[in-house]
Amino acid sequence: MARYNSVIDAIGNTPLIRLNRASEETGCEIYGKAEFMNPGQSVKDRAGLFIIRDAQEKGLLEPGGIIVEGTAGNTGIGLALVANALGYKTVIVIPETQSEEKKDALRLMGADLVEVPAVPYRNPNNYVKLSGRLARQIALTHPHGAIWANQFDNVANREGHVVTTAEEIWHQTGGDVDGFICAVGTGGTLAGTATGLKRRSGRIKIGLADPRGAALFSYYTSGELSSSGDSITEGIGQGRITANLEGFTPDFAYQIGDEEALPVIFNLVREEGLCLGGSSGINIAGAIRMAKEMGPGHTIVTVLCDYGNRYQSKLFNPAFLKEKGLPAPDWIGRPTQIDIPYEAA
Ligand SMILES: Cc1ncc(COP(=O)(O)O)c(C=O)c1O
Repeated sequence: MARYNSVIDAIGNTPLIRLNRASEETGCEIYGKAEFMNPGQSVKDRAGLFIIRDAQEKGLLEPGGIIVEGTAGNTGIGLALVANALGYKTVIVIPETQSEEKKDALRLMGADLVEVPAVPYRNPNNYVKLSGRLARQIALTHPHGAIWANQFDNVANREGHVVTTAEEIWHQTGGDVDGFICAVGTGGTLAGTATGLKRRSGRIKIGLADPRGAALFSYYTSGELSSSGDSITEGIGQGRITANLEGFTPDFAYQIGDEEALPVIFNLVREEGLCLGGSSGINIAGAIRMAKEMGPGHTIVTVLCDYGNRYQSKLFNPAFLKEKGLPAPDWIGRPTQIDIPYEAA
């Protein structure tokens, strides 16, 4: 095992894990990049690191300065851990609807949390717009200044995936990779990894796995940004072309519903010991569709964005699933099945 000087050096270089049921079902080799193994337990540690490094290189961050961001949670956790390790502070604006587990992880890191109602991007009080205004206000008064991380339109996010995620996948597969697919929150992971892989080999196909309620599937298939339906997944589902998505076009696009993604998540827990968050379910369901379209014999990589414990109160909570009209697997919350008699000492 490697020896690191700081937790920051432990970001990235995550393993690829073969997804056995998905591979057998399609006759392809489907691998998941285990981003939940990053120190902040998600793919967004990479964005946090590259955004902060970029601000440092541009001379925008003073020691003790504040990093302000609007986030569904994971980017905030990544920013907070990198900021703590480098001597900065974080102020995180998060929609109230995001999981309590992610908010707790942010509190644990000592981030100052601003919880706001979830309203659409066109509303001036949307969490992203609000975080930008807050950053400007704090920058005026705080003795060490403040920056806005601006993950959606800050291309340091995408660039991080060009030089890390794509290169790792290329080397881990020995160049034997035919496809890459994932969902979009900011677009950093998809557009950055696509750019890096296409640079390595123009024959690698790129897929978008879009949850219901997002507008990108319609944009890339009909040219129009329009959406319908919704999803319980967090951190993904975009309604506009962010700066991170500019210049990017997928080869394949799929719209994936929760009823298709959730069984994938539940089966992985029981059959393969992998407990993942909802966006990973959208990604894997997308990889299965792409594998079926490309045909047997191909190697396809997707992203295991974060760990399931981040959504224990939602995705793995039968009452929550029932309220959303989604089926819960019978093993969650059931009483212990084996009655082992034992004698007290
Ligand atoms: C759980 C989860 N999955 C996927 C993503 C999407 O990644 P990206 O912002 O790189 O598109 C995010 C982003 O916040 C996330 O939190």
